[in-house]
Amino acid sequence: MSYAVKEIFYTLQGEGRNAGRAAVFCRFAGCNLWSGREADRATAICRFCDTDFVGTKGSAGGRFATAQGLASAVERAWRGSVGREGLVVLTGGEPLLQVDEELIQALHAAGFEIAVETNGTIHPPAGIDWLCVSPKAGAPLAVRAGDELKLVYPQLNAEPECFEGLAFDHLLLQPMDGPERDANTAAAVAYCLANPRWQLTLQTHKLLGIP
Ligand SMILES: C[S@@+](CC[C@H](N)C(=O)[O-])C[C@H]1O[C@@H](n2cnc3c(N)ncnc32)[C@H](O)[C@@H]1O
Ligand SMILES: Nc1nc2[nH]cc(C(=O)O)c2c(=O)[nH]1
Ligand code: SF4
Ligand SMILES: [Mg+2]
Repeated sequence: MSYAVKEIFYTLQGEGRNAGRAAVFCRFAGCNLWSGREADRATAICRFCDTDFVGTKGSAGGRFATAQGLASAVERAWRGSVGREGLVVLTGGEPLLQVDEELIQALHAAGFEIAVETNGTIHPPAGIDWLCVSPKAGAPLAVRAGDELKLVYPQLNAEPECFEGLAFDHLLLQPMDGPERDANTAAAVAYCLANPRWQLTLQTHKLLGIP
């Protein structure tokens, strides 16, 4: 398997239960719910995406012919000594279009704990250490268990109650960024206050002005 990667960068995980942890982000190119072209946004299944995942020309991006080659690029981006503390976040685009067991094994062999950010439409390979599923209205949810379910809020036809019966350890609401971000944040705060099973998560990297 070869891998098309938009960019690889070192920053703090901004979202979810791991917010604040240093991590290498590996952003895979391509998604099954949007082409990534602005001209297609209005007709895409997922229309609120905040990310450029098109192509392989971002920082440290490229086409990697082998899992070992990609794992080495992730290792080069990690600033600490690789050991138990190394964290890599596989994201995109939709990472599960490309992530396979061979890559999981290569990243583990390099000493990384592996987190994945997925839209939940594709079953993950074995061995992922932290699975974050972020369901999208209009996209059938195939992954119904994991570590955290991070729902972008609000989404018509993807209300939080739809997901409460699933097997996730943590239920999180993330205000939808865009022109209505402040109103969406207020609505998410109100929802969590009224429904304490749900916890607020903010995109703290945006507040901090870091990648
Ligand atoms: C760019 S996505 C890539 C991973 C995967 N395709 C997914 O959707 O989970 C990374 C995270 O950003 C979230 N996200 C995307 N656009 C957002 C927005 N406008 N506001 C808040 N969160 C957003 C996604 O729901 C997901 O949790
Ligand atoms: N700092 C930071 N944290 C993140 N958590 C999830 C992200 C993503 O785009 O998947 C992301 C991102 O793009 N940057
Ligand atoms: S599924 Fe994820 S990467 Fe794809 S368009 Fe939606 S938010 Fe963006
Ligand atoms: Mg992001």
